[in-house]
Amino acid sequence: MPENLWIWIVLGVVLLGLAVGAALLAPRLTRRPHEPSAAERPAPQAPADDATTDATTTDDAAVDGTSPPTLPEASADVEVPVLDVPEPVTGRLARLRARLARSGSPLGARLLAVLSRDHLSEDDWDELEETLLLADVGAGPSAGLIDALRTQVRVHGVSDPVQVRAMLRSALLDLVDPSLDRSLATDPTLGEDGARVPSVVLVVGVNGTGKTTTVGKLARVLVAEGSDVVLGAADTFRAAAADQLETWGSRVGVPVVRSHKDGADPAAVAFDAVRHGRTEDVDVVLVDTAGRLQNKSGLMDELGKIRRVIEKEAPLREVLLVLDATTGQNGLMQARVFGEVAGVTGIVLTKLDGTAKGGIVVAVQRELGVPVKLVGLGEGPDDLAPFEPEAFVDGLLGD
Ligand SMILES: Nc1nc2c(ncn2[C@@H]2O[C@H](COP(=O)(O)OP(=O)(O)OP(=O)(O)O)[C@@H](O)[C@H]2O)c(=O)[nH]1
Repeated sequence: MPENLWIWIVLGVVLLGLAVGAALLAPRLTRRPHEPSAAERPAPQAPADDATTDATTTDDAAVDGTSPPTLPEASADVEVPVLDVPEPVTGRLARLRARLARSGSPLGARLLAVLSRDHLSEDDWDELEETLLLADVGAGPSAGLIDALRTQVRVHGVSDPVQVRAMLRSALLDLVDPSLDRSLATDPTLGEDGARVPSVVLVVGVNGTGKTTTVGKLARVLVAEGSDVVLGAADTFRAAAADQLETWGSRVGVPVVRSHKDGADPAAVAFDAVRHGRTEDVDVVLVDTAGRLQNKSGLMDELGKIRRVIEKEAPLREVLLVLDATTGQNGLMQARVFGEVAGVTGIVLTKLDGTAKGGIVVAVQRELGVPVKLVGLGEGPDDLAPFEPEAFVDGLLGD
C-alpha cells in the first residue's frame, strides 16, 4: 500500500465527521432565541358579541333545594377569552356632566334665559313654571322652585348673570336633594354562622326600560371596584335576555346562572343564582327579572315569590327599579306600581342621554321617596354612572 494512502483515509474520516456534526447543529442555530411557553403566549381574542360563559343550569326543583346548580366541567382545551377592563367608576361623573350639557338641555338654558330678563312679569314666572313642567319636574316641585326663586329675586334682584346662575343652581340642587343616601349595598355580610353571605341586588321594571343592560353594566362597575359577582338571569320570559346577560358576563369573566327551559320559574333561577353565589363565596349576586306582567296582583305574586326564595339564602339588600327617562309621566305610573309591590330601595334612570327632560329625577324621587342611585347615559358598556346631584345639576345648566 502506498505510504500516503493512510493520510488520505484519515483525512476522509475527519471530513466525514465534520459534515455529520454540521448537519446536527444546523437546526439549533436557525431556531428563534426564545420560544414562548403556553403560559407566556397571549390568550386568543374572543368574539365581542357572541361569546358565552360557562353558564350554570337550573330547574324549578331547585327552589326546594333539591337540585343544586351545576356548572359544566371546565375543559382543559377551552380557549381563554381576553376580558374587558371596565372603566374606573370615578371617571364617569365627568362624562355624565358632558353628556347632559351636550343634550342641549332646554331646562337649564330656558330657565336661565327667562331669569336673565330685566324685570320679571307674571308671564315670565308662568313661563318658568311651564318650562319646569315640560321637563317632567312635576307640579309640586315646580311650584316649590318658583316660590324659592321669587323670594331670592325679591332679596337679590336678577341683574347679575353669575348670581342668577348660582341662585338657580342652588334651587335645583335642593330639589334633587343631595342629602339622600345613594350608596349601593353591595358588600357581603356575615350570616348567623359567621360565614360570608353575598349581597343580593334584584333589578325590576317593565320591559324595555333597560334592566338587562343595567345588570350587565352594573356587573362591570362592580368588577371595576374589585368585587366578585354572579348574575342570575331570572328574566325567563324573553329567552334572548339570558343570552344577552351571558354576553355581558363573559366580557368581564362573571358567571351567569340561567335556565335553558322555556318559561322556567324565575324564582327558581333567582334561588339558584343566590345559592351559587354563596357556594362560590362571591360578594354580590345581581338578579335580572322580566317585569312583563299584565296586572298588579300578578306582579305582586311573582316578585313576592322571588323575594321569598332569595331571602331563604341571603338578605335582599337592594331592589333597583329601572325606569326609562324618556317615558315621562308613564314612567311615573310604573314607578308607583313597582314601589307598592317590590319594596324598591333605589332607582336607575336609563336613557338620560336620549332626553332633555332631566326633571324626571326630581319627580320620581318624590313619587317613590327613594333616591336615584344610578343613571344610564348610553348604550356603551361603561355608560352607567353613579348619580351625583351636583354633576347632574351642572349638566342641566351647562357650563
Ligand atoms: N340610549 C340608551 N339606551 C339604553 C340605555 N340603557 C339601555 N338602553 C337600550 O334599551 C334597550 C332595551 O334594553 P334591555 O336591557 O334589553 O331592556 P329590558 O328592560 O331588559 O327589556 P326586557 O328584557 O324586554 O324586559 C336596548 O337597546 C339597550 O341598549 C341607556 O342608558 N341609554
